[in-house]
Amino acid sequence: MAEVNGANNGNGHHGHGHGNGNGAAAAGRSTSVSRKIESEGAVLMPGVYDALSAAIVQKTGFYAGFISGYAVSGSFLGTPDVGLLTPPEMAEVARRICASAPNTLFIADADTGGGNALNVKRTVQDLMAAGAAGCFLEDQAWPKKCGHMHGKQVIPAEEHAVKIAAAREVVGDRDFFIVARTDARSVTGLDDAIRRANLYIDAGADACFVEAPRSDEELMEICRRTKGYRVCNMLEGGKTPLHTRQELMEMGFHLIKSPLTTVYAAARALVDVLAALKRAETTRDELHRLTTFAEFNNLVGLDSWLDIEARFSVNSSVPKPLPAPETTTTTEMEKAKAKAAAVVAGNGATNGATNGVH
Ligand SMILES: C[C@@](O)(CC(=O)O)C(=O)O
Ligand SMILES: [Mg+2]
Repeated sequence: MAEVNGANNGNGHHGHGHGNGNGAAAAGRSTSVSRKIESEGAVLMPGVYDALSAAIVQKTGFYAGFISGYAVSGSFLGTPDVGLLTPPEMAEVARRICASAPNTLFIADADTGGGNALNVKRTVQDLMAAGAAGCFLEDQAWPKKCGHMHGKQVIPAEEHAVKIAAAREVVGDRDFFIVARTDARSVTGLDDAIRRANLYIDAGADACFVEAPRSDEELMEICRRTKGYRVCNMLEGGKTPLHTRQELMEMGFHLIKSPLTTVYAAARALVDVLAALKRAETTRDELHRLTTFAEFNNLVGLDSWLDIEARFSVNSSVPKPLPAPETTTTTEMEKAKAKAAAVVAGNGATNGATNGVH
């Protein structure tokens, strides 16, 4: 990526987190997130939306994730990201996510904070209590919309700066990372968005996030002209060109989120496999699309629960742990098909309805 080089003022590399060195408000504040940025150069955060997606993100080896308002609105309410999800609902989901993947840092999408400084105070307190490592607060007018949709409005910059200052006061010296997001790019233009981002850093944010830039030139301009840590949003189907973590780090970004990857992947899988089930009225030819029984049990930590059961059971006949996880293989699919065929032919007592994973 030739275009991505040379735009970061030499600060987008390991150990130089604060871009052009002007992040006075954020400078020196050490949090779990900032320490991760300093050690890694740039932190990649897949989106999560429930306890299961969080557990899978952690098991895949990510050390950070983003609790996406868009994805939670879709999964928890079945609604689009247009301001229907409330802050207490988000805090409840965040609590389950943080409990399900305790070794992962999660930054939660707090949308607008739910109102003015008072609402911001409650929202931030709730997210800290839920176990989140930080939150995003954006300057849209309520009801907000996904940053890549049409028809957004922003509140006056000074009003949002006050909300950021309120969040900073609530956090105090606790380990919680504040990202100030501006949606002004599509409303009042890139110059105003950059001015706002810097104002919010001065008000106490640790990082700024100019939402929905439209080209590599805009991404590089944001890195040249903003202070504090910088966030970039890699939203599939959105306005911003997609890049790797390394490319964005070289531009000067520090937190890279991929907020919708998990929910879009899950929705794609469900749409496809349910269409197949509807068509064929069985999944026996579709097992390659599914986790196995054992693989899923592993994802939700069955062994550790069985271990507790074994250690604390008063009953000596505790069940044995299941075998190690397998992925669905052709052989396994063939076994399932053969078993089904035997049943149809009436010559195979299947001894239960398993898929051959035991
Ligand atoms: C990142 C986002 O806020 C979507 C967006 O507005 O860009 C989310 O909720 O995932
Ligand atoms: Mg959002």
